Amino acid sequence: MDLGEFQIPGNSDPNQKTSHLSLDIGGSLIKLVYFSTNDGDNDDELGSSGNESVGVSNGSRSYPVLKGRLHFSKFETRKINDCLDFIQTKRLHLGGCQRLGALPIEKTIIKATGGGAYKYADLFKEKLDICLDKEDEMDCLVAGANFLLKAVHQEAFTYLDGKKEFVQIDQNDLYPYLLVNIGSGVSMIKVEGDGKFERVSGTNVGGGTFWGLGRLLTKCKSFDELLELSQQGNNRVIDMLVGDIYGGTDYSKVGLSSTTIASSFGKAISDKKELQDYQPEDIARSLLRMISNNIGQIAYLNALRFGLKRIFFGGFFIRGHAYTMDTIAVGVDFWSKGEAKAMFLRHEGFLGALGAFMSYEKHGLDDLKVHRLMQKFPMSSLVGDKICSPLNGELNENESIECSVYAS
Ligand SMILES: Nc1ncnc2c1ncn2[C@@H]1O[C@H](COP(=O)(O)OP(=O)(O)O)[C@@H](O)[C@H]1O
Ligand SMILES: CC(C)(COP(=O)(O)O)[C@@H](O)C(=O)NCCC(=O)O
Repeated sequence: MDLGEFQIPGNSDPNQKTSHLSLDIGGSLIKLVYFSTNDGDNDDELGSSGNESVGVSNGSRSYPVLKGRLHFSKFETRKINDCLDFIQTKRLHLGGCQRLGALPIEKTIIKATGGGAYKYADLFKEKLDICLDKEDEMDCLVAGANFLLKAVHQEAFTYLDGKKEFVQIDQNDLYPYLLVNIGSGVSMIKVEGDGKFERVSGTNVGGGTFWGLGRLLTKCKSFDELLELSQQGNNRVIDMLVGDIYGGTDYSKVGLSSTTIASSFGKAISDKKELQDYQPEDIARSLLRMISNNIGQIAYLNALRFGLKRIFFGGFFIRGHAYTMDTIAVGVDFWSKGEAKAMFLRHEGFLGALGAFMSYEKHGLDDLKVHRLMQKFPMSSLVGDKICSPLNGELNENESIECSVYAS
């Protein structure tokens, strides 16, 4: 492959190269998607050795094709310097050009979305000499979701009663659907086609609320610790149930069983207890249940509002966590009387970053067009179909998507 393959067609600046990296810089996490043409050699992520480069004709133009993999990484936004170091060490922003003995790149432009694309633009410029090319967050979320749903095998799944089932998506019958992205906050988007969508709702009670309140209430040092802790808890110690109010009986006239949560954290008002009298795991459990349930309910109401039957949940709050998914799915199923379906995405947290990656093409550059995808799962993720431990369901750190991109 020669260097010309990375050049942006029609670009007036001959020193400007297209990167194979995109970013989604959110309120809590920075997500990276990057393409490499080799098989996991970290020192040389964007090199080209040993890979086929085949010409493919697309209409009037002929594009060389690069075979490789899409990789996914995330960093906490509060530790943005770790992310900058990662990009620098792997030379992700250089498009492999240094390795190929190219002239130094004078201007590197990286597609970036999320609020941090604005907030940290100067930092990226100062530390890595990168210009962030800002892409709209909602555009990217939708583009990422559509791309995954159409191109990636076994991307969407349902989760009910501890059972995970992959959903076969019919590309011709994908729309309309509701996309619920649970990041720091929550956006709900009615999607009717490629680039055809409306953000119809949202809520400020989201992943940031769980992690923020949870940190204050339990003293957990990390999100993962909080999630693990919630596994061992019992929400009934702190939640007020219908039975607690109705003397142990159901309120069957309106369909409420005695075990339904009447009021999350409600027991804390009647117990003569202080925060330290509660077990942190019970607090974590109750908090996770409260937030997941609330989001599930708002999502259902919006699906009802627009007559949507399918709800896809994304965002890193979910983390493939069994209890979170179960709570959301049961809520949607219960409220819709089985009419609406909650579905989850394996690449849940990377919708925005993937959308930004796809947008290299959107700008008429045609340099990074994913035209074929075949996902490889590590063997461990194929063992059974149940998600038993908290983080088992999430994307494996080393998991990547095999794909080819057009280079031009
Ligand atoms: N390692 C982690 N550190 C912090 N938050 C995490 C982590 N993993 C999952 N989360 C959850 O995911 C949320 C962020 O989700 P994300 O989709 O990345 O949104 P954002 O774009 O707002 O950062 C956090 O608020 C938190 O609830
Ligand atoms: C402002 C945001 C789009 C930012 O996205 P995020 O970093 O949370 O993924 C999101 O936090 C949000 O939709 N918040 C809810 C705002 C509301 O509708 O009340």
